Amino acid sequence: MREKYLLHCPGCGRPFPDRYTLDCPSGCNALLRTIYREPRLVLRDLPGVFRYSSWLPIEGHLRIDAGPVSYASTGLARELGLSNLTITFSGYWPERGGRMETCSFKELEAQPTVLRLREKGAGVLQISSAGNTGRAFCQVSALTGAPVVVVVPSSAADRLWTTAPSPNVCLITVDGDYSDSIAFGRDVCSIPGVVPEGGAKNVARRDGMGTVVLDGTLFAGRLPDAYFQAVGSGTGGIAAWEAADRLIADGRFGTRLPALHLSQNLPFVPMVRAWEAGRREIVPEEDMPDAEASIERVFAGVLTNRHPPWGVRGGVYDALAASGGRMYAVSNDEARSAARLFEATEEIDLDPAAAVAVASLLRAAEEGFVEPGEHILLNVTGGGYQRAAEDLDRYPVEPYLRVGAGEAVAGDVRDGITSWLAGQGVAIRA
Ligand SMILES: Cc1ncc(COP(=O)(O)O)c(C=O)c1O
Repeated sequence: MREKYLLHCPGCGRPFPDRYTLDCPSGCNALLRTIYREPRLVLRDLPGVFRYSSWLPIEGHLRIDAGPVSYASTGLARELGLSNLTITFSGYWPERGGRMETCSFKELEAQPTVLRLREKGAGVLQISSAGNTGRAFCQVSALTGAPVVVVVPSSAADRLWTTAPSPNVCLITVDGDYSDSIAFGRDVCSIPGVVPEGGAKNVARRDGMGTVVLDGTLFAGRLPDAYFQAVGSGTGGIAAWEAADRLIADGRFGTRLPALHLSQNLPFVPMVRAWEAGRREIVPEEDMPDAEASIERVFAGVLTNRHPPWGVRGGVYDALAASGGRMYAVSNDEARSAARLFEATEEIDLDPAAAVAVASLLRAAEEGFVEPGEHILLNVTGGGYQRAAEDLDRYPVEPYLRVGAGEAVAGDVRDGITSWLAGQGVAIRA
């Protein structure tokens, strides 16, 4: 093939060129995948995540030095009796080269997504988020000048900050929960020029997250036997599976998919329940009863997605089934004590979601779901907030519009967004 990559639909099997395409043109209910021309992973001499750009759906790169960092654990590994534990850390930890200043792996998604959109000339990105994702996109906007429209529940507005001014962010706060922000964001995309970011459907997002497995595998010199991550949408789990598939096809790193060990935070654990019931569908009454009350009670709020890409072809269920995976329901107490243990043994603070993943590893080691000598990749999806607060400037992102409960994208609200868009003739600085 002449192109660097094509998109491929696992439903109908058709390949086609990318036009910032999120769905199969034939209407299949399947996640599109990228097929890269280079079957062997070729590293580029570029900063951060762009080291892996031969397997990212972009042509150029951004000048941002924020990528995953892998190292061999000694402290936590000794504590758990594991002899081959690789930690791949996404967050702020300058001593180890961790330069994700908003402290989560959502920056791995945001960078290639922003660039892919610019290269395809598709418009202004819209993102709905309850926290880390929105902050990561605001940061990439701050560093590149890319315009973005970010919609968050008003209660999450204080989680939106950057480490440089972000004049090209249109932050809209919505009275209501995450689902209300998603619904409002969808309506914002009816305005010409505004493009939905796409979530799990976005191949740039998934391949960006997949760089964790590329980095951990290159560090260890082989594919891991087991991969641990906490999930809300599960997009990171899908991305890990896809990246491992590519590494198997590369031929140098092993022939077996790592078993995915994915965790959620009690009491909101819809994917764990559906998995244990052997169901491809999430049944709200059974898998997330009292969703609102449960969501209020979890320690790691970013893991509370009510509509994960679970049953879709190529989604989380398929990833778990293909890899012989396992799911864990982790309590708040387990996560808190795992966070303390990690901080004591590895000397960096964790995002609550990463603490859930560490707790699942503790349980797997105790209950024998992994062998002491297995090669394990622990995806520490966020951390270093304390270090970042000490070292870096912090700029709160101020709301451009505050929307009341039930308000529609009409009248003054629509005019407000349209006039913000009119002011954005901004070219992204590469
Ligand atoms: C720090 C952190 N870890 C894990 C997750 C779960 O990621 P996903 O389910 O999208 O793979 C999130 C989602 O926002 C997050 O912010």
